[in-house]
Amino acid sequence: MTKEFKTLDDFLGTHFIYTYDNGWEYEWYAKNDHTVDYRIHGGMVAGRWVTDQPANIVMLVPGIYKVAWTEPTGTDVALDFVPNEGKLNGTIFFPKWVQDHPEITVTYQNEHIDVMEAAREKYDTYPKLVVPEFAKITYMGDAGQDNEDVISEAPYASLPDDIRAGKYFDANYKRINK
Ligand SMILES: C=Cc1ccc(O)cc1
Repeated sequence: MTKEFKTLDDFLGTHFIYTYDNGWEYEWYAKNDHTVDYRIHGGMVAGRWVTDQPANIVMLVPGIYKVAWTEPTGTDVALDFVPNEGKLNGTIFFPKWVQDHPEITVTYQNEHIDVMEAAREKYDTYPKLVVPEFAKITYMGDAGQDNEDVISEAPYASLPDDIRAGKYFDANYKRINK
C-alpha cells in the first residue's frame, strides 16, 4: 500500500502491523472513527486479541493521527501514527496486575470481560508500568471500515508473515482460509 495519508478518512479502515523498538509486535486496525481491533504477536502479552474496543481517534495535522483508549483491564493506550513515515509512537500504561499476571489477559478479551474486571479489583493497580516506544510499520492494508475479517481469529506464529506475503486476504480484503 503506497497511498499518501492526508485526511482522517485516509486513516480509517487501515490495517497495520508494526514492531516496537523493544521488539514487541502488534497488529492494529482502525475499524471506524470510534472503534479499534488488535492482535498482539510479540511482547509481554503476546497472544492477546481484542475487537470492538471504543477509542478516541483524531487527526492532529494532515497525515498524523492520535488514538487513545482505556481497557477493561485498566490498561490505557495512546498511539500517534505517522504512516507516511512508516512509524508511530505508542505509550502503554499497564496496571501493576497486568505486569504481575500477564497470562490472565492473554485471550480473546471480548469473551472474558468479567475475568478482566474481577482481576482489576482483586490485584494491585499501582505502580503502573509505563512503556513508551517508537515502532516501525511493517505492513499497511486498506481493509475498509467495519471489516469483521481483519481481526477475526487468535494470533498464531506465522500470521504476520502470511499477511505480509499476501496469503491471508483476498482482493476484497476477506480472509482466504475461513
Ligand atoms: C494494549 C493494547 C495496545 C494495542 C496496540 C498498541 O500499539 C499498543 C497497545
